[in-house]
Amino acid sequence: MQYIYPFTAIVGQEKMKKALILNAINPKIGGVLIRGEKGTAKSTAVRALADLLPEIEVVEGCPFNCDPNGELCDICKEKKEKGELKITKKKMKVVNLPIGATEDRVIGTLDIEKAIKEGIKALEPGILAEANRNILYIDEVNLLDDHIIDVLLDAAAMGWNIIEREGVKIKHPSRFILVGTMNPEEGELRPQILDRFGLMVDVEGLNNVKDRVEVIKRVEEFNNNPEEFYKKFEEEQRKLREKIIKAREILKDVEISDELLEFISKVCIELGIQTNRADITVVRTAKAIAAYNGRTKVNLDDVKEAMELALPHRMRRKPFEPPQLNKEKLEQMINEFKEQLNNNENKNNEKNNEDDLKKNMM
Ligand SMILES: Nc1ncnc2c1ncn2[C@@H]1O[C@H](COP(=O)(O)OP(=O)(O)OP(=O)(O)O)[C@@H](O)[C@H]1O
Repeated sequence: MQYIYPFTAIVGQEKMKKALILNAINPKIGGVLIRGEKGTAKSTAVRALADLLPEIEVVEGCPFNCDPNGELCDICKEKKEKGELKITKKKMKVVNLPIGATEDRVIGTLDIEKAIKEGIKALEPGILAEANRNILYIDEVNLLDDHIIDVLLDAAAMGWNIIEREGVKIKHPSRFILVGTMNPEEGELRPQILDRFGLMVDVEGLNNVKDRVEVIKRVEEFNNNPEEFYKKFEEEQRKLREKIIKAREILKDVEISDELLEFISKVCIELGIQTNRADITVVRTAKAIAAYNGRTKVNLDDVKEAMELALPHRMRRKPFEPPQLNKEKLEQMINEFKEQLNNNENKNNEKNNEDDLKKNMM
């Protein structure tokens, strides 16, 4: 058995861990872009997340990991009609996208001559097939060919990939948790691409001696005896896994008030954010945060946390400036909103008191 460094053994880096967990609760948040220095546990956290998450049910033998209870590829659809669909379970995995990947490697290919003779054996699934219902990890996404990024992000947005050659088409679901990493010193991403990542976090190296020493000790302990180390964190891992499963279950019941929706849109407008993806992602993220905390009602703190993850990379900025959230402005708007809520509550209380008084006088 191969042991993966446990997610709960990662020291600090709370924001990165939270962003990953929220995407695991709702992959429709649209992934996370992790900006930061080398050696700050980015890839460790992603591998650890895949290992932490529960196994997924897949159609046996399906190259696209189709969900037997969800959307099916053309091949599985046929199998289902014939009653030949078998179910098995698989661990989630991290699929790496190499920097030099070609379009064919990403989308997949069909050998037409072979297709005529041998049918489906002619299919060469691409990275999007492998990534379906897994985690797609793009290290140094800012160095990736623009065209490949577009192809990837389009598939991610539609949730489908089409492999097409000379009129022969195979369509398969392509839903994954997208994680991109980049070192800003090696160049920024275009705003259009930044906007397609649901969340963004900046990771910095740990600046505290105690934390750094803890990292050394843990990594050494893990390397010397992974099995023992794993056992030590087993209980914490189990608790976190169950918290995520519970959050996934209640996510569909999570509600957000119209007042909070208006507040989100107002903040986006006030911060000069044009893209509607900002508002949508804030809402999805805030709902996932509420679900993670076991609640079915979004509150203002959830919204604030969601904004800190979903807005910085969508702020308008000058060329070569790093993406940053105007925190003072956000804080000021939150305070104004709280005041407005208090006023509304006072007015409601006054009205209720007046109504009670009238009733008593009748
Ligand atoms: N906060 C942390 N907690 C535990 N281990 C850490 C932490 N930060 C770094 N490490 C350890 O440091 C090493 C490097 O981490 P990792 O490979 O995840 O870095 P990275 O951010 O993905 O960098 P790169 O881009 O170079 O791959 C690993 O052994 C990892 O376990």
